[in-house]
Amino acid sequence: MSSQTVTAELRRWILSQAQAGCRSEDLLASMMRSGWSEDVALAALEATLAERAGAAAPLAAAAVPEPALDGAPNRLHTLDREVRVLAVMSLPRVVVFGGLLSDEECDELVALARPRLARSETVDNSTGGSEVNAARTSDGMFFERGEKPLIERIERRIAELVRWPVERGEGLQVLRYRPGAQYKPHHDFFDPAHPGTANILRRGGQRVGTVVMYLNTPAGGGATTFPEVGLEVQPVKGNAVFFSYERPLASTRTLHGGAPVLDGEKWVATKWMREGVFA
Ligand SMILES: O=C(O)CCC(=O)C(=O)O
Ligand SMILES: [Fe+2]
Repeated sequence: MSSQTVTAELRRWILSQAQAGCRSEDLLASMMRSGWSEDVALAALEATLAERAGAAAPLAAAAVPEPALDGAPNRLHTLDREVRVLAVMSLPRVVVFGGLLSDEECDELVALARPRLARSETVDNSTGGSEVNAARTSDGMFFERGEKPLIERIERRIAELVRWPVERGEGLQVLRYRPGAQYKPHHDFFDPAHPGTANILRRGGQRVGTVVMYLNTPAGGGATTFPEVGLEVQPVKGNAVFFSYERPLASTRTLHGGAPVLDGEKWVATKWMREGVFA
């Protein structure tokens, strides 16, 4: 399949699907099902969508958060905590951290978030649960940035660790997965082909990085998976997985998900980082 080239017909098809609101990852999957090789399908998708976005050249790479890993350190020092570097990958850009949070910090985050999850459940029940998103079967809540001393401390630590200003971060999100719950593979950046994206980008621009922190160790299952590269990060209390994406494109290989929890609950806190100030 090395001699495939992008035809005008394929580009027209991509454009019409994108205009109809089809997501990039679904487009890629259907191209591959029709026999296009992944490399050619990705190149066609990116070139066509970049053109549609009005860019003469392919989308420019944004600056992204990135830990100071020169010299391959196995720990990084932040103002208030030493964090271990457990694994590093280049494509997708993934870094796994050990001990980003202490056990006590994890417990305190769960305790602060739990009552607010319970409240959102009540609201869901009163509407008959019609808004349930089958792709994400967890319960979630957001903290305001700097809302509590604990939140502020964690936000400062992450900012230092990945060298990205606190002001460019969204508020911390906490998710709870019960047994069987999962988060199907997705990208964290906003799909440039989606009609609602322009509006979202007005506040802080694109997402360029994610830190998912594990607040407990589930009894079974619940890995964070990167299915395109066969990577699974096991959820271990206090550890975290960081990944970045300099363009909102599938070629960053940052497609990821939360595998079904098989036993017990899984709690995570997610910090998303934006290109610009998220005010
Ligand atoms: O639960 C996980 O492991 C992944 C969470 C995630 O993808 C997200 O919060 O965007
Ligand atoms: Fe995600």
